[in-house]
Amino acid sequence: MSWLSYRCDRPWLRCGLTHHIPSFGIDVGLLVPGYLVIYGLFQFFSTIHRFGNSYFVWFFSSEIMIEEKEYLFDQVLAWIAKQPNTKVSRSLKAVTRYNGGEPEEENNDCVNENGTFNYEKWASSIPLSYEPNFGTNEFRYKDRYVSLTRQKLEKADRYEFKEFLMIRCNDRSTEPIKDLLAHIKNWMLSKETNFTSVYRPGGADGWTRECCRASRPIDTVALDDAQKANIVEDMNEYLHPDTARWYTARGIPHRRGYLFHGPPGTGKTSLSFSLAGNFGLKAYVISLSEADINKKSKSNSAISLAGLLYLIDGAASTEGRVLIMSTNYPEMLDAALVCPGHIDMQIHFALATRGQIRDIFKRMYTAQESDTKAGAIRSIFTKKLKAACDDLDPEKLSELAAEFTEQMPEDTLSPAEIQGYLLIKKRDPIAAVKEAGTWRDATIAVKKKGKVFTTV
Ligand SMILES: Nc1ncnc2c1ncn2[C@@H]1O[C@H](COP(=O)(O)OP(=O)(O)OP(=O)(O)O)[C@@H](O)[C@H]1O
Repeated sequence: MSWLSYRCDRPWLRCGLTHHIPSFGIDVGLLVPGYLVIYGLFQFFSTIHRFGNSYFVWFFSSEIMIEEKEYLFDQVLAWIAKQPNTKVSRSLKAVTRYNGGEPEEENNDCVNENGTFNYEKWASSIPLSYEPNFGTNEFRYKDRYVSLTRQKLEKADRYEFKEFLMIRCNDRSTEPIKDLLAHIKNWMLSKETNFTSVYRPGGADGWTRECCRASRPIDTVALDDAQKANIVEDMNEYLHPDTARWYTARGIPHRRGYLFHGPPGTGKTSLSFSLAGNFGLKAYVISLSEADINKKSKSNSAISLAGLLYLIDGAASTEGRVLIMSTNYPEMLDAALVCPGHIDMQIHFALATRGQIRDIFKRMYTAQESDTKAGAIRSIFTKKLKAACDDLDPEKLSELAAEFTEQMPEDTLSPAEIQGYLLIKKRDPIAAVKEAGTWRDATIAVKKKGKVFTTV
């Protein structure tokens, strides 16, 4: 071992002593150039590796990108969350949104001895799903390695969490990835519950996803049969790809607009969301009052009436979209909004007819398939509700429905009011019929006075 000696003459440490540092037989003069050579070689090889790798990826692999705003984004993550590979990945994100939001097994702990339900305890037993976190995850699909990179868009700011997915496979063709995406779409279609994504104005690209709600089956909205069939058929024909071609060939903008008008609680919103779910469309919701408020507040995300008109009709408006305007006061709508070209079909939602009242009554007391599935809340509460339905054979149910309907005046109460009353009597259809007259008189009297509340 050799020693390197030097005299300490640093101004803040003037000790005047000679210090000895072991140099291990290395010529100290070579240390710095040696380090520089090693560092240079390292940089050289890592650059070659990087270029080689990206050349390999470019030459031998293909990729498909999916932005967060696409339907597929959630579907791919939902599918990945169910794959066994995801469970062993070391960087995951825990989510609860893909399991229908219910505990998988009975959980009687969420009800105390007095029968009081504790939501927090119930919600804590909802199982978590895991989806890939940011970064790259690999999995096998049809004997092929596929990598999925989840990344944040560079332009997104702190509050806008915009992401994209990049799916890659070692094949010069994108066919294997397309096949995987088709598989994911089929998997999604085979799932029982369909969800409708709901967007509101805001965010960097104009819209922010507000929520994902379970689609309401169209037959649960009580409406005149002919009226309902009319709109469903019209929309079905409009959305067909042949219709899009027909419009394009004739230079007609491929857009369709409906105006739903009528008193509050008659099913306008329910039918709109139900149609969106039925046809697999996303719902982009703007309320006029929201547009007005924004106009006054002059915020960056402001949607003035002019902005709204531009959105539904301007150069940037989407082809193939369905516009539904819903209002209690059609006469107050700006003429520019309801002109032909924006509105192709008007539908009046009236107060409840006898047919609607009967349908609402029957649906309330008909056992549904979902009532009998395993699930904590169902096992505890639905038993009582189910008992109410089980006691009613179809004949008895029809009898009670007719008796109830007879007591209700036509075109006086809204379907929402009828539903509200029956919800209170959901465990006792017989009492619902017996007390219907009293409730009807009280409700009509309150409505005449222009009040909102009634005591049941
Ligand atoms: N025709 C109907 N069939 C079944 N349920 C209905 C119907 N109309 C209203 N309801 C029920 O009443 C409630 C309110 O309905 P909805 O929000 O669709 O009414 P709306 O006409 O959009 O009211 P508003 O004009 O106040 O927005 C919902 O819970 C819905 O289930």
